[in-house]
Amino acid sequence: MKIALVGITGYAGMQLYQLLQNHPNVTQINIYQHDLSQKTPLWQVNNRLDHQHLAMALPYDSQQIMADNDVLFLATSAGIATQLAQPFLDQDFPVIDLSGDFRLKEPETYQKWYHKTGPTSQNLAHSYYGLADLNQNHQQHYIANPGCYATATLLGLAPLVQADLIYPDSIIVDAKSGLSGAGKSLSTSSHYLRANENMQVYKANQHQHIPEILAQLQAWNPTIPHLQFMTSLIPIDRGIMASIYTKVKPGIGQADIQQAYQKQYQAAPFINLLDEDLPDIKSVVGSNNCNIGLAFNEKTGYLLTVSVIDNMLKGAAGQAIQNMNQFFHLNDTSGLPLHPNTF
Ligand SMILES: NC(=O)C1=CN([C@@H]2O[C@H](COP(=O)(O)OP(=O)(O)OC[C@H]3O[C@@H](n4cnc5c(N)ncnc54)[C@H](OP(=O)(O)O)[C@@H]3O)[C@@H](O)[C@H]2O)C=CC1
Ligand SMILES: CC(=O)N[C@@H](CCC(=O)OP(=O)(O)O)C(=O)O
Repeated sequence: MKIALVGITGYAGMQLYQLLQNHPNVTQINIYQHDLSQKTPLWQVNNRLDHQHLAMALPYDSQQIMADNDVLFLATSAGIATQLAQPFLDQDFPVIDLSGDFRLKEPETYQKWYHKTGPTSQNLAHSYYGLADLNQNHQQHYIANPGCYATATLLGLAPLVQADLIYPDSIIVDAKSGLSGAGKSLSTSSHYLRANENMQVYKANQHQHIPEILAQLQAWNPTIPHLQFMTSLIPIDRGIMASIYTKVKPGIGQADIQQAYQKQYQAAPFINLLDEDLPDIKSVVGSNNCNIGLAFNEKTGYLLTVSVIDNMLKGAAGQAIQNMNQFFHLNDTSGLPLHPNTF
């Protein structure tokens, strides 16, 4: 299979490149770079690659991409896929878009949460929300890879929401991310002096993943009215922990909850249910896994679900490869790491 990749100078694009190089079904990776006018050694484009790296980067050209490849990955900043998508949509060429541009169904919602103009509703109608561990068997050629926080949160909530086990208005998510989630551009909050040995709550009630989480929850269970969602930056390279609090409906006990999670994820190769043994971030870093643990307080009726992922893998490049595997009817786990870096 021949792969086109745009965005190798970013964190997610580089992670994708590393995964694709080890994918058993990938025969060629063509890198396209927006600011090149001629073929250029890849190590000159991304200085994280050493000078022995022989691959070349090519100038961006949509027609050439479609002529020479089977699928395109867009690992580009918010707003760029909106500008690049049209020729691929016109020709039904498969695209896996890691940005948030095509995840929402209404242009006004994108404008409100991303503060920029996104795709038209006609174009949005062609995209598919690729939450790979749960949404499958679709026909669309444009796959919107979910956001990192959204992935951890939705995988943690799905069994509760789908089986209607919780009060619909009781969802509170307190999520924390490492710095790679913010991409390569430096900001005041990601400056070493501010981030190191610190924890910062940010985008309170304004995080751009709120609408995509809510849309998916409501697709599963229309009674969910809203959710309370908070994000914090913690001084680690990679990883997300979503601590999800929900109030369980009367008559539902620990065994019912565990059963719902087991039923949901019995055939999901990347989801590990730890039940009452709560997961930590290092248990998934380096893998495409999502580890989920539960703590039910029978006195208060509140359930804590802890969902952890590696934001660069399950939260970005790993899930994107999983979406490619599903689209081309390959094994779900092909080319994807199932074991974390550390134990
Ligand atoms: N990091 C993460 O954990 C996650 C990221 N995402 C999303 O994935 C996307 C990539 O993320 P990340 O790698 O972290 O971001 P980075 O900021 O690290 O990289 C952004 C990439 O977009 C490229 N780019 C910018 N402008 C253009 C343009 N006009 N045409 C083509 N390419 C362009 C940049 O190229 P150059 O620098 O050469 O201009 C760079 O390669 C983002 O939309 C992000 O929100 C999603 C889930 C998780
Ligand atoms: C730590 C950190 O800053 N994380 C980013 C997540 C980036 C992301 O996934 O954004 P998209 O929705 O555009 O894909 C954030 O909170 O905005």
